[in-house]
Amino acid sequence: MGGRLPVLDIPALDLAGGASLAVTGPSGCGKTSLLSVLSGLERPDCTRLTVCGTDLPPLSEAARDRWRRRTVGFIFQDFHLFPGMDALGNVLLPASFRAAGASAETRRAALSLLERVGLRDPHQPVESLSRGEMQRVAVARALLFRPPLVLADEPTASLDAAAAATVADLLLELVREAGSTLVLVTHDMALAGRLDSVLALAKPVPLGEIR
Ligand SMILES: Nc1ncnc2c1ncn2[C@@H]1O[C@H](COP(=O)(O)OP(=O)(O)OP(=O)(O)O)[C@@H](O)[C@H]1O
Repeated sequence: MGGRLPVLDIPALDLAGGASLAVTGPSGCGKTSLLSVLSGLERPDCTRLTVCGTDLPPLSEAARDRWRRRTVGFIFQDFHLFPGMDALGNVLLPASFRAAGASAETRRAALSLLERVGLRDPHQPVESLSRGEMQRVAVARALLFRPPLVLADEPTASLDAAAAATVADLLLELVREAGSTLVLVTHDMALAGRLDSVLALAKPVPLGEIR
């Protein structure tokens, strides 16, 4: 468009349901943009993008939002937890976007996930959690409805080595148990190597710089 470089130029990408893909590459190469496209937050400039059986480009923004709530669990580098709520309240947040709210069964699932990720007190305010605990709450929240697709944007990057290892183990275990497809952005090559495949993105090179 107008001679500008595309943020992403991926000729084709096929990922089987239940598979895991690590996305790596230098800063600015489009890793986060790829997650935005896969989650339907950004509408890509391509004719076909089928994610979990749905062709996203023809959908309106509202339809993509509904699809995302049913389909995608997100984990961010900086947790995106809501202060002023406890750990359980944060895990139950995705339920508040559903018409029926949180059923007793959903509440039980949330409590069981929190136990699984090692949170001793589900009523602890999230502000008082360690960073590793915050990310474990975020992992539990992303998996609450066993979404078909989990997108994780550098989920271990802001953690110390021990917390990062715990979060990575829990995330991979819970994703496997849920049968979710996982797309995970990371600079950690050891973590990338634990996934089924790796997509290494490069920064687009302006035409004037190609010799
Ligand atoms: N909404 C937007 N409009 C215009 N340009 C954008 C938009 N979002 C991202 N970009 C540009 O696209 C490029 C890729 O950004 P992106 O955030 O996807 O990179 P990244 O690989 O995730 O980087 P980092 O590792 O630093 O987080 C950057 O040059 C960025 O400035």
